[in-house]
Amino acid sequence: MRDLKDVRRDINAIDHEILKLFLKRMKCAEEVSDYKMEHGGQVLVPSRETELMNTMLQDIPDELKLEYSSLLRTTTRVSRKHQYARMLEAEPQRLQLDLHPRNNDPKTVYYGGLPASYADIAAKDLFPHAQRIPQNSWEDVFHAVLDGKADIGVVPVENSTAGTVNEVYDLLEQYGLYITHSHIKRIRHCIAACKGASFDTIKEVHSHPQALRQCQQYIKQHNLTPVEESNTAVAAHAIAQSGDLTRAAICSEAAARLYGLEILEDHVNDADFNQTRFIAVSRFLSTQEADTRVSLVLTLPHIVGSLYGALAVFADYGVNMTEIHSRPLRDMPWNYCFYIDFDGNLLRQDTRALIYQTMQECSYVRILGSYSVTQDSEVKA
Ligand SMILES: O=C(O)C(=O)C[C@]1(C(=O)O)C=C[C@@H](O)C=C1
Repeated sequence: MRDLKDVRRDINAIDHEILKLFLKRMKCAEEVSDYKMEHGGQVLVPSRETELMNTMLQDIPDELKLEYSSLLRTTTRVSRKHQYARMLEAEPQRLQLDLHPRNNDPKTVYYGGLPASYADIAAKDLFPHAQRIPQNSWEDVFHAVLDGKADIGVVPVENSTAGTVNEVYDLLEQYGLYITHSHIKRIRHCIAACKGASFDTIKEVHSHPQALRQCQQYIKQHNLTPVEESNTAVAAHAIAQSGDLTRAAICSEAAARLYGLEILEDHVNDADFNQTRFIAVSRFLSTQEADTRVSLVLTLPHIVGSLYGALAVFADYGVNMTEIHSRPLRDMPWNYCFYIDFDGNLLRQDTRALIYQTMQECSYVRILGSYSVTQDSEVKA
């Protein structure tokens, strides 16, 4: 057996050889991209990649076929990356984004629920000068923004305990709106009921399903029956109106106070670290220098490795992906779209090249927005 040092010396020498060949191959990719710019043609040519793979695999022992396939797939993928970046630099019009100036000071902001709902509080944090208008549902918020009645809508997208708010993601796609801001709020639920109620009288606890989920253990321990309402502030308001001592609401402290309920216990969420991320949505895709995050939705062909290939492109750009989740496609059973958030800025060349490559190689891509993420002071603490 050879000494490890000797083997590593050989590995170093081989890697230098591979590096020289890699540089040569990238030069070829540049020539190919110049040719395609002049004569037309897609960067991605699946038939050529298959032909190359089949030819090369003939010369590889069986036990290394999969290893070599991975290497060749990575080589052709970075060759494409190099070509896309070069083409976009030479011809920036290849990626046309309909960018609008950011509205950071909207007149009207619509949100779901009633005053003192968490979305209302988030909307106030984001847009302190705007008139905040409550709506019965998230869909009404999307409708008002699409109609132009509202400049901006504020809705929750994700909770650190209960997870993604799927309905909002579905609405984003359905209404074709864009994210302009993102704001994380610490959520401290309280349990509140009418004057005279106590833990001896209350039997039911009313709230939004997400809030009930965030207090699941507490509700079980206190032997309460959860009852779903459209919103936490709606629950508080309804209980105040009913005067019923057998019912309590899970809501914000502000909602309990606004609707004249007494707080039986504060901070009843199961996890101390309970935060919700809200987004502001608008009819227009906008960007500004300070933006740090981009969101997009994409669909992929139903073939082996397509998700891996799409995600690998993000890694190739050294981009930090901050969120990914899938949703089923309504009209195509067992097919999914993927929602992806990543650190980037639509004005930056690398972000633009990444988006360009993704748009060229996925069946469908829509940019959902460019924005920065703010947090309330309690999240920072
Ligand atoms: O041959 C081409 O058309 C290329 O663009 C080169 C190359 C490669 O790197 O081998 C890259 C992308 C294509 O999908 C196929 C092959």
